[in-house]
Amino acid sequence: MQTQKTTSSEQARSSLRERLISQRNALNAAQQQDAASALTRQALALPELQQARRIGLYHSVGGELNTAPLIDSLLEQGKQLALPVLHPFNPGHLLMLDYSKTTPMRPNRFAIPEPVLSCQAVVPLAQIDCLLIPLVGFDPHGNRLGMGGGFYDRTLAPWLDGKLPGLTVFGLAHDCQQVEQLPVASWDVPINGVITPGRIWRF
Ligand SMILES: Nc1nc2c(c(=O)[nH]1)N(C=O)[C@@H](CNc1ccc(C(=O)N[C@@H](CCC(=O)O)C(=O)O)cc1)CN2
Ligand SMILES: Nc1ncnc2c1ncn2[C@@H]1O[C@H](COP(=O)(O)OP(=O)(O)OP(=O)(O)O)[C@@H](O)[C@H]1O
Repeated sequence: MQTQKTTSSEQARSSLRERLISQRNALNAAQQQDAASALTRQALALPELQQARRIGLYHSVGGELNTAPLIDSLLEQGKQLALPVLHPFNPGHLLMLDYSKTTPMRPNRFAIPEPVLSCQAVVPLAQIDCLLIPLVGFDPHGNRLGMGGGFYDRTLAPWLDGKLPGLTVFGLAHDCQQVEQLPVASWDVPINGVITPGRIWRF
């Protein structure tokens, strides 16, 4: 019974993931550019980001909302940034690394550019004030659907356990990535909000 329930929920998540990825891949270059500008405006107006000293972000790929203009603006404001790398020893987890315009980058196994690993550059999550994360889908209850690797769920498990009280987590997404209700899994980490080009959602 349990297995059947899990399987149907996994199938629902996987077909929803496919639909939402095609939807964002269908946005044309002009729509993507407008979305990135609007998202940057929304994000820069967010008090949590204005007050943050250190911000965790990610390098976007494919149809994801382009984070490059936001990264540039935050660096210009003098914010300290950190980007994720796939954890070298802890499979399925992410490590955050200090990032500046001169940080050497290389593609990981998903072809996503990440900072070249260096121990001195590791930034513990406890030192990050606001973490902005990618998502494929979200609902108005704060549930998030990712690419299916469970990377952010695993990395943020200590946050869910209350071990990182100073951290605020927002997703970044196109407006078309919002759905009424996501099928929720036990390990899913609900986030504080989502920034889209059109609005800021708080949960
Ligand atoms: N920009 C970005 N960085 C990120 C994530 C993300 O979603 N976006 N991740 C979030 O956790 C992690 C990487 N997670 C990933 C998990 C699975 C696949 C994957 O299966 N890719 C398929 C293509 C999927 C498709 O486009 O249909 C592949 O490589 O074949 C990619 C990334 C860490 N960094
Ligand atoms: N805290 C955790 N501990 C162990 N396994 C986990 C944890 N969180 C997620 N997983 C595993 O990761 C797999 C993928 O999870 P899920 O489909 O929720 O990923 P996602 O949220 O879409 O991806 P991501 O967080 O990488 O964007 C699941 O099979 C699940 O068992």
